[in-house]
Formats: sequence, structure tokens, C-alpha cells
Amino acid sequence: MANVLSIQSHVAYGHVGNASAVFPLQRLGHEVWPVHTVQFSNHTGYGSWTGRVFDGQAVDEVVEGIAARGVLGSCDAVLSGYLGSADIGHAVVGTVARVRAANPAAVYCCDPVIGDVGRGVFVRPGIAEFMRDVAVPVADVVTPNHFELDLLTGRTTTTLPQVLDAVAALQATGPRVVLVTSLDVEDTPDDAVDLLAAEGGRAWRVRTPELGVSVNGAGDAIAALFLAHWMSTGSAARALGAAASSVFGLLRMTAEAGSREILTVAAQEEFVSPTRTFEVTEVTAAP
Ligand SMILES: Nc1ncnc2c1ncn2[C@@H]1O[C@H](COP(=O)(O)OP(=O)(O)O)[C@@H](O)[C@H]1O
Ligand SMILES: Cc1ncc(COP(=O)(O)O)c(C=O)c1O
Ligand SMILES: [Mg+2]
Repeated sequence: MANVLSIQSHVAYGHVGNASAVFPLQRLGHEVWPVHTVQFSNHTGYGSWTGRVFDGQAVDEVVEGIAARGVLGSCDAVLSGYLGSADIGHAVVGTVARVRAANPAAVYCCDPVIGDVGRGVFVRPGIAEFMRDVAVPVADVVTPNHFELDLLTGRTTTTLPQVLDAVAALQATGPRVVLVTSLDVEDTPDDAVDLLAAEGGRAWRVRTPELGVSVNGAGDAIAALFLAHWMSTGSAARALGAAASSVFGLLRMTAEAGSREILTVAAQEEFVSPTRTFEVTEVTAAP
């Protein structure tokens, strides 16, 4: 079991950021040390919310207090998501350096939250460049959606070979492992969602049905689950299959209930033993 320092946004009501990522990790038996980058009443998809954005200093203070407990050496992974500001991003990267100094085997998983196909870029100016130039290069694992893969690599990918090429280019900047979510290429059926994982010169794909829901927080959950399964199995392919199956189960229950918030608690068995598991297929760029 791992100790995961998770630096993300937090909401009191509903499930995005740490409120989406922490419980699935705990349900799988991991200890989570959540550090919040914002504390909001609810996610911003509602159009209005209360609460505040923290700053880099607020993150540093909490990490300093954890360090004072003498436990940073037992931290196995740092997970980061929605940043709020580049200042918070620098605190995250500083924390990664601190954790690695205490435990050289610790890994950093960066979910480079920038935007998506429907909404475009939804983070503050400077965050996309910060992700590309500072955070992604020091990460071991990155979990962009298809839109973020294109943005980080300055490409427009519409075919599987193009995606594999972009993933290899991203790996060349630093991360060993890449998970691409919400992948939509030419051979992806209209009623399906693809996901792709790459590690060590190989890549695998999973295809699930597309559900009639538009929810927030699924990306935060899948990044956490993928990291946890990658650490416990040592296999990006197995982590891909497990994380995709669990998130599908979570979203299927959410869709059936007609819920606006993902059913993180009610669907908890899906994190442990997904109702439906999806086949993982190795893919190559060859002819
Ligand atoms: N409508 C949907 N139907 C089926 N799966 C979905 C749906 N929305 C999200 N997912 C699953 O959740 C994963 C993460 O969601 P995504 O929207 O890519 O995250 P992000 O919020 O980071 O953009 C997707 O790869 C897919 O597996
Ligand atoms: C504060 C906050 N964090 C994280 C997210 C991530 O949501 P999503 O998984 O849809 O990208 C949102 C989305 O509204 C948010 O408001
Ligand atoms: Mg995301």
C-alpha cells in the first residue's frame, strides 16, 4: 500500500479534485495526504460557487508541517491536478523535489489540467505553458486528455499513428508513462470512448461505450486510479484496464441515477471490483 500526497482543488459539496481522487485511493487501501489548492463550495461547472483559491505559500506551509513530522521519506507518490495559478504550480514542483530528496524512489504523477475539446482552455493564462515547460518534464506519469495531449505537443492528432507519435514526443520531454483519456481518433466509433497508455516504447488501448452524461471529476478520479494501479502492478497496461473499468462503472451508476455529481461513494465497489471489465489491446504505429 502506498502513501500518496495529493495536491488538488477541494470542494465541500460534490466530487472534483481531491473530493474525487482521495476516496477511491483510500478505498483501494492507500493512505492519502490531501493538500488543497482551493476550497470551494462546489465545482465551477455550476457557474457560481463560494470559497477561495489558496496560493503557493499555503501549499508550502502544509508540506513544511508534514516534513516536520519526519514522514516525507515514506511518501511514495505526489499527485497533482487543477492548479489555480502558476504560483501554486511552483509550490507543487518544489514539493516534488523535496519528496524525492527524502525518498528517491517516489514518483510524481501530473494530471496536466488545461482544458478539453468542448470548453477549450479553461485555466488561467500561463498554466498551459507551466505544464508544458515545468511540470510535465519532471513528472514520471502524466494523464492528459486528448485535447491536452495536442496542446502540450503543439499538434493536431486525428489518427492512432499521430497520437502514438505525439505520445512519444511527450515522453521525450520527461515522463515515462502517459495515459491519454477521452481519445477520439478516426477509428473510434461515435458511441465509444478510447483511452491509451504508453510506457517503455509500447502502447495499449481500451475502448468503452460512451455514456449519456457530461460530468466533472471523472478525469481526477481516473488519474488517481491509474497512478494507484500502476504503482501496485508495475504495469501501465494493467493500470489502464483497471482504471478505465472502474471509471466506467462509476459513470454508468451516475448516468442511471441521473446525477449531476459523480457517485463516488455509492459506486465504491466499482473501485475494488468493476462490474464490467474491458479488454486492453496493444497498439503499434506499424503500417
Ligand atoms: N460520457 C462518458 N462516457 C463514458 N466514459 C466517460 C464519459 N465521460 C468521461 N468518461 C471516462 O472518464 C475518463 C476521463 O474523463 P475526461 O473527460 O477525459 O477527463 P477530463 O475531465 O480530465 O477531461 C474518460 O477517458 C472516459 O474513460
Ligand atoms: C475546482 C475544480 N477542480 C477540478 C475540476 C475538474 O473537473 P473535470 O474533471 O471536469 O475537469 C473542476 C471542474 O469544474 C473544478 O471546478
Ligand atoms: Mg483532466
